[in-house]
Amino acid sequence: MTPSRASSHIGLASPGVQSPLLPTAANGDSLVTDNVIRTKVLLLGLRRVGKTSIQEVIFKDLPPKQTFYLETTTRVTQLPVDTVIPLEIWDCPSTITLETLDAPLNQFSSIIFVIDIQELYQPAIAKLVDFVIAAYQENPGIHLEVFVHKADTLSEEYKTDNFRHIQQRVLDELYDISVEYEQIPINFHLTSIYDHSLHEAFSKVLHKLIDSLPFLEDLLNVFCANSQASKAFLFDSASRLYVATDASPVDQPTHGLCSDYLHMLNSFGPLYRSISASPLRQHELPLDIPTSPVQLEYSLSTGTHTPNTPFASGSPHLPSSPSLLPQHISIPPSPASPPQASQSNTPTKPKLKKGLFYPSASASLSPTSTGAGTTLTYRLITPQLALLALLPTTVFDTRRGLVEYNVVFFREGVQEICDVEEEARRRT
Ligand SMILES: Nc1nc2c(ncn2[C@@H]2O[C@H](COP(=O)(O)OP(=O)(O)OP(=O)(O)O)[C@@H](O)[C@H]2O)c(=O)[nH]1
Repeated sequence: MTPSRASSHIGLASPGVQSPLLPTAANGDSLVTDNVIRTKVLLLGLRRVGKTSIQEVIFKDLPPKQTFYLETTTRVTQLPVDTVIPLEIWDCPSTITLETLDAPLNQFSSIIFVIDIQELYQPAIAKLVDFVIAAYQENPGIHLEVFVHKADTLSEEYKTDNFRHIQQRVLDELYDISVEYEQIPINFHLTSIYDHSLHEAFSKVLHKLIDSLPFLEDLLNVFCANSQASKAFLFDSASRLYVATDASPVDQPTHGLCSDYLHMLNSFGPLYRSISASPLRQHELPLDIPTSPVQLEYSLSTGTHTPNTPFASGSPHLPSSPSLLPQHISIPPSPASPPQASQSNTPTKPKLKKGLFYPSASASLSPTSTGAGTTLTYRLITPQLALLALLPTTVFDTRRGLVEYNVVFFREGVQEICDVEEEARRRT
């Protein structure tokens, strides 16, 4: 993998030439706020179907059980989200209609219509069909997504039945209005805030909005081929949406495992601090993140721990599997304060800090005495993005240098793509 690979694929924008990544009015991406052009996503649905919960669970890390206390949305709220592309999620009250929505539908790149899986009645379907037709007429390129939500409330059998039933009802309604409308591409997803289905579905929505997706996928494919990784995901660290993955199929358990691991690292992040160096905060992350771990000692709020010290399991929102706890975590040295040997012996006052990060971590899955297991590795790629990859443990143990080397080139490629995205979306 070479760093020039990404730039040759993505065609770096030259002055005066509109970048191919710049969203155009035709595909609906055109909101300019805080000096960046944001891609807009509209969240619609009837009362209490879970629109706000979806947004809060994904983007504000609200524990699913606390969505119970969310208040009814009474006016349109716009949530800016900074991931590989800048997004703006519009959460609408259930009473919104085509007339009361104070924005033309062609401004949106995607519409997510949330429907309760138990809601087989006419009002939900009728509202969905109205918006689908209006959106399609205004912008045929718009991405129409239906989240058949609260899937956890039904048994497997009823879940599949209702999912199919809702899909069929929508298509029949569209056909009844006009044969032409039956061809409108609509994507249906089964979702619930209580499992990984919501993150997986939203990731798929996000993929359609990222123009540079093929280049990110190329980089992941090359990384997997050169590092013998069986699967690799590029995750948005905060939301845990995967921004891209390699060409091998995504199986739900692997996605769930990576997502849980990231969640665990995010949850424990603020507890760790390096004894030997002052860790940087996320926004201070240098682009040339050190690739080799330099110091592996930590202190937790309760005292000094070694990386292998077991943590209490069963904390809320942490993966229940103890095997997911990190067996190796590294924290980069601060360029300003190089490691000092004496510091590691001095017990420092424990502090909880938000925004600390791990540049790398790994966990061995089903370890065997012969070392023939799989290792789940995490590498911070940019302040927002993280690479999670499954590698054979033998490769991870014996050819670590090669893996680190490939990560460096992967990081450079991703950084170039992000720079082009940022440049294209910056308001001039
Ligand atoms: N079982 C289950 N309940 C959910 C799920 N998602 C949301 N809920 C619950 O649904 C209720 C309504 O959620 P909200 O997010 O407020 O729904 P909303 O569509 O924003 O509601 P309005 O603002 O009134 O339009 C809450 O009690 C949530 O806990 C889910 O996936 N499964």
